[in-house]
Amino acid sequence: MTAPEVRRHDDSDSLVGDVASALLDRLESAQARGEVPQIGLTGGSIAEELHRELARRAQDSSVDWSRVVFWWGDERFVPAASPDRNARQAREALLDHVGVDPANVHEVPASDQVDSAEEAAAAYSATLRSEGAGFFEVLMLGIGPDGHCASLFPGHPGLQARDAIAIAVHDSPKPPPDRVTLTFEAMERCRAVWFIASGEGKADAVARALAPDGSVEETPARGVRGDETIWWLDDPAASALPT
Ligand SMILES: O=C(O)C(O)[C@@H](O)[C@H](O)[C@H](O)COP(=O)(O)O
Repeated sequence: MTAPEVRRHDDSDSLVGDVASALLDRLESAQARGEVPQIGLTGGSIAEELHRELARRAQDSSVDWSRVVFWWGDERFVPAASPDRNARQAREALLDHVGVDPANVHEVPASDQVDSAEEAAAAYSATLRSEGAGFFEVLMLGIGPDGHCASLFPGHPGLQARDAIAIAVHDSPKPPPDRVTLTFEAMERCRAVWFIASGEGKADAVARALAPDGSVEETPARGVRGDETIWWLDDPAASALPT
């Protein structure tokens, strides 16, 4: 595990463009090695822009999207067709446009498919255990102004989860209140964790996440490290970092 690396960009367009290029390179390299890379998608506004950019560039890249396996770092526990679903957003912006193999898209069960977020978390964990045997090539994560990532929120019991891959979250301060999230332990198994943050509203959370001292209880994003951890930031999101 290496120290987190920060990559700064002038604005959100260049940020999204660079993350898209880096992700496509990484998928191409993994496929060139004969692997079927697994990636973890996230929800949120910058993720949506990234998904659209990836779809725009799909034609020009040599990534074989039918040989990429998709997971989510977290999901909102709402009906499958709800616009709040991270999976629906990713399907509309990316997956519906790039020729994925439906068998390689692993959504967290929705609230009209199972009875509870606990049941969804258990089913998602079981699928990850049986099908996600390898490591995620890249897990992408956003960060909230409060320092949350995936659906691990400051002061929430999920931060203490041990021996679990995915857990249910209730009373989320960011709506909707019921969610499913990967645990810190699961996220640590990723080859690369990429945080993507844009805008001044994220500046304090980013600075707290990268400060030499601080608590995971207060800033959950401090608790996630892959073999490689990169913070992709635009200048406003990086504006509270020491120069
Ligand atoms: O389902 C979600 O809401 C998330 O996965 C969440 O962790 C998100 O990535 C951040 O809150 C950043 O979201 P924004 O980019 O919209 O601020």
